[in-house]
Amino acid sequence: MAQFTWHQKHSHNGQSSDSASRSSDFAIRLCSTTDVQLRFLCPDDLEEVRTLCLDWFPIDYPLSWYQDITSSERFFALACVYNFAIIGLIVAEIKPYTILNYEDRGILPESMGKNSEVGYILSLGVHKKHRRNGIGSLLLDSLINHLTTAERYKVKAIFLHVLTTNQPAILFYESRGFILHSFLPFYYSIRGKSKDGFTYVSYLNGGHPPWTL
Ligand SMILES: CC(=O)SCCNC(=O)CCNC(=O)[C@H](O)C(C)(C)COP(=O)(O)OP(=O)(O)OC[C@H]1O[C@@H](n2cnc3c(N)ncnc32)[C@H](O)[C@@H]1OP(=O)(O)O
Repeated sequence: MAQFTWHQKHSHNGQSSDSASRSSDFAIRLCSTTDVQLRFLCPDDLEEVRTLCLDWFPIDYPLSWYQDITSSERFFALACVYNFAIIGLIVAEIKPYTILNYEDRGILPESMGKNSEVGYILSLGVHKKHRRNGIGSLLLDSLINHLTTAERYKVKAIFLHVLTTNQPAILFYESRGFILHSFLPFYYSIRGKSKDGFTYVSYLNGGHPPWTL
């Protein structure tokens, strides 16, 4: 696991002291994961996060979504900072299994689901020039560490939705041990067009899929 500096939630002070001297604009691999810091998002990040998400995702999130993820304690919203800029972020939340939408039920066995919670990854993105550098893995590992502490023993799975056409993200999650749970036809509406999705899941804290024949 790479070393990083952990800041208190909503501190906005996450710059690496030595990273400025290592800045370079011409290389793809600008940093190693030891040069970055992780900190939680805060309201001042809103515009920076919005600009990044507009670049990364085909989905147009409303302003209220950005306000929520940069200010609400409900979300685990972690930024990876390098050279004074956010270069990656992950946003997730914990939900009771029983309130999941119909299409997401079946991740857990019925008996296990009743009293369990699940983690849901709303977003994960890394700046284009820093991809394939371990940043996505660093953010995902931080979330998994958060969900596997003793007090979160009820969280039995972590799951997400992804466009079926998003091959880099699918390969990323599969490389991290996520398994395909379901195909969601016409799950997304992107610029007026219906697009298919997949649900991917990974099990934690003794969680497992329903037994099948
Ligand atoms: C719930 C959701 O958020 S779904 C949407 C996911 N996000 C996006 O689509 C935004 C655009 N994409 C991205 O930001 C990035 O490509 C991410 C977040 C998917 C991956 O972030 P990265 O920092 O590049 O991942 P990381 O470097 O940790 O990769 C780990 C492993 O995943 C796999 N992987 C990651 N990207 C790719 C790719 N483009 N092609 C093939 N395998 C890949 C590889 O096995 C890689 O290990 P390796 O580099 O040693 O071969």
